[in-house]
Amino acid sequence: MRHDWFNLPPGQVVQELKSDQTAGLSTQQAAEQLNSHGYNELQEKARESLFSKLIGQFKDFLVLILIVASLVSAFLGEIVDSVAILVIVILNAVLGIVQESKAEKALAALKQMSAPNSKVIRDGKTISIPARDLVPGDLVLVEAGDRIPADLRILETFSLKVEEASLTGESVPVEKSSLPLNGDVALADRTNMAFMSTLVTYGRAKGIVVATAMQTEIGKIANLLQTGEKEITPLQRKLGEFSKTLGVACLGVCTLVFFLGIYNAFKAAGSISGPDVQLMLMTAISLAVAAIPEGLPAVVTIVLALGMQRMARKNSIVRKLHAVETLGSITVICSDKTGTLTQNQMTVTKAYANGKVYDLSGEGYDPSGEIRLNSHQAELGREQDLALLLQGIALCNDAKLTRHSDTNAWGIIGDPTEGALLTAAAKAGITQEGITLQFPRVKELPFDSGRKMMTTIHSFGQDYLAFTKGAPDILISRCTKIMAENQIRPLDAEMISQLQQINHDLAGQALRVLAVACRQYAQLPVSTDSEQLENDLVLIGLVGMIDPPRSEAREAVKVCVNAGIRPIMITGDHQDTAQAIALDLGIITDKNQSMTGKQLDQLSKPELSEAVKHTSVFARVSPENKVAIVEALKANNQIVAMTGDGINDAPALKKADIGVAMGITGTDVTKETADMVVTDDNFATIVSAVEEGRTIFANIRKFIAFLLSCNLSEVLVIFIAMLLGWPIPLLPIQLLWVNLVTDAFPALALGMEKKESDIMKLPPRDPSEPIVNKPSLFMIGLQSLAITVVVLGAFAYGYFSHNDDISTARTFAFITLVNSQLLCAYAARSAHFSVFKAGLFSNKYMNMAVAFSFLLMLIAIGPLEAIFKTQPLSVQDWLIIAGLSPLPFLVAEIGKLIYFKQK
Ligand SMILES: Nc1ncnc2c1ncn2[C@@H]1O[C@H](COP(=O)(O)OP(=O)(O)OP(=O)(O)O)[C@@H](O)[C@H]1O
Ligand SMILES: [Ca+2]
Repeated sequence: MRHDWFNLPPGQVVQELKSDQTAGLSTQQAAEQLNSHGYNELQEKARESLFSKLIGQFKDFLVLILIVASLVSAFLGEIVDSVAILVIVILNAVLGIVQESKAEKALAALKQMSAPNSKVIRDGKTISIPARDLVPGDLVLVEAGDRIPADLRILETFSLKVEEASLTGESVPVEKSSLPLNGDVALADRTNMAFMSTLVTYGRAKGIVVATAMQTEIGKIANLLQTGEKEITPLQRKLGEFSKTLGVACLGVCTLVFFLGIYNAFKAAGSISGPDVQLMLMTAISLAVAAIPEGLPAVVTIVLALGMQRMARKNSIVRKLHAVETLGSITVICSDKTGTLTQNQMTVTKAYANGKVYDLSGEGYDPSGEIRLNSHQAELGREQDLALLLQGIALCNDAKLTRHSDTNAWGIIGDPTEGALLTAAAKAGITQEGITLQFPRVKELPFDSGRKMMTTIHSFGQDYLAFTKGAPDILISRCTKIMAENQIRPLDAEMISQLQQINHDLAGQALRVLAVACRQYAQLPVSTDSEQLENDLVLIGLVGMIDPPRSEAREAVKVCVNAGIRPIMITGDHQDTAQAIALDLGIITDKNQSMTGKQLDQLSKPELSEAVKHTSVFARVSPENKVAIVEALKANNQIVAMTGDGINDAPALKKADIGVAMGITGTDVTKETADMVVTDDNFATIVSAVEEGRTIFANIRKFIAFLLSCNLSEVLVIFIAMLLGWPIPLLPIQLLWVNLVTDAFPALALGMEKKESDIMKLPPRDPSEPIVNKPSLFMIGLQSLAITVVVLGAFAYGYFSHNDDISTARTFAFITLVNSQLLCAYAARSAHFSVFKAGLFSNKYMNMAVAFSFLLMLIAIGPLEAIFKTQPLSVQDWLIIAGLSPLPFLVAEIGKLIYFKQK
């Protein structure tokens, strides 16, 4: 493959790559090329090996305690116990690896879903395909905010600027051209090439793919792409710390129990026997095993991963795992207006030129409407200023009107604002193709949301004619003249205020208003500076378009307010338009709750912090304003979600606690910086993601409380029996089994709980509140005490009713412990309502988990009786147990009732 593409003129490059300058490759050719070149993907570094994953599992402090416990058991000759512990450790490690890799796969699949697409021309049509499907010879269109998807030779450029820091280390963007270069030039100076993974910061261009995947310059240097580091969420970190503390505490208790046991034995017999020491050692060890919630980290990982998959099905793709938890704490959602709160389905309904307001009929992008003046159809021949206005909006336009080949439905490619303008012009018979042939575009200053306008310059006979369109309040100030009766007249103060009044009126009807201006040049200006080119203009007129609110947005705003979340609208649009829509949606109730970017600029930091407390609409904001707003909100201790689509929004998204990128209109760069991508660009989707985030966290909290109350009860049973001087109620192997059986399955099922009915009626979770909060602590204390009491009661009953037979008594304790914990899992299903409210058996995973666990217990006391050292029980014994086991569940339910009633 040659590499001197930059030496060749565009035509020759296209020819050598067997492509076509305008139609690109055919589908057939592309498929063949894909076969021989493979996917356009950089190879990733080999993933962690299975062995190192296994080692990773054994690094855990708690697992180390277990391994020591197994060794000690073996040393004591308790081979069954030693093997049992080892089996549990290995099972746990395998489970951990399986679940982790499942979670990893789920994450990778999600990443794939938000992987970038590229605009290519194939078979003469512009289509969007995944960047990995690009092949040499493909014609690619790139624009500001895109990552260059492969190595390109630039064929046509409109002010393209590319930042190549990832390749050359140079962070100042390079201006590109299509002209061939002479000789062998260094990478950084190949100004007619755009390289994979570099970033378009301005303008747009058409290029042809000359190299893909590992053949690209970045592929050659980087060789292997680092896979992302494993991300640990704040919750997982806290849990890690917590389990260390738990481990230390547990070692302490075990030591205490050991010496207490020895002391008891000594008191009873007056001396200490070997078997006594051995039993105490084994008890201490199994206590350690019992107190450790082994399954916890794995269950947390899998619940987070499953939650992310659920969210992806509802159009929110989480890119950073921490977002799942943070979503539940969100107190403010700052949202764009256009497309997020509104439908982004623009239709021009008003036009203003030469002092007259015209009405446009018709809907959507179908150009079969009419332009009327005072309910008569306007004749372009007579309304020349209107004609110029419509020509201007058709020329100064990068969108395309399209018609679906099967359904005949009209649609657009590109920006809906511009699509609406094309439709409006077409209603007067002005088609983009026709007018562009007549006045070809020779130069342009692309739109950016900072300037809020764009300019194109066209050949106009011997001369050049520039059209500028943009936000009226800004564009009018760049105008010195106005078009009226087909004449250029000076723009006086009275006219300006008249224009502003019209703008205000149209915007007040929730219309998005654009102004259009022109300027004639005798020679093509060389400057690309806005101050020079977009100045001293001749105003032609205004157009107003509707963009109806999304129907689901109103409901979502209500849900937010109930959930203690404040929705804030941040828009580049005019204040009057923004207010009208925000009032309609219920984001504000009074026009005073809004402010413009300009007003914001006047405020000091403390003033702004004060202002954001009651301002919920920010209009005509710049990307810098967005950053300032996030900072001010965070200074007020708010947890902020911020949406964005443009390249300039990236800093604000990074600043926010959760940056949300738009999936449809979002640029590659915003998506890369975002913590979450909303694939349907819909505000309501963000709100449902918050709901999902809250549910996931609530479920994690539930199973942590459940696991802890089980473990605590086991510790208490042993500990209190020791204090009372009783024989040990549960053997190590029994404890191990109880722990294994009751832990993981019901806990996982708790992680699958559906949302509770009040989940969006509570205030956002305080992120500084511990996972085990006060209500959790109360429930853990209550349940574990109740379980302890019934287990000790069952043990005592079994002991005295069966002639002091210790192994029958332990059988009683064992079965009662398992059953009461399984029943408590049902109580844990609802944090503060009675579980009967949601329906006792409404979680089918829980029913399955409990049935399975119960079966495993039957196996332990049946076929495995010899290993578990249990005794067969009579029907009467079983009835006693059946009477005792539900008590902790009832205590927990009554406890919830009392604890949460008084609140
Ligand atoms: N293609 C365009 N050409 C010229 N001017 C435009 C174009 N698109 C938008 N504008 C003007 O620039 C302003 C800001 O646009 P921008 O895209 O930054 O925000 P927006 O889409 O109006 O609102 P939001 O930030 O809520 O999405 C618009 O209100 C409009 O006046
Ligand atoms: Ca926008």
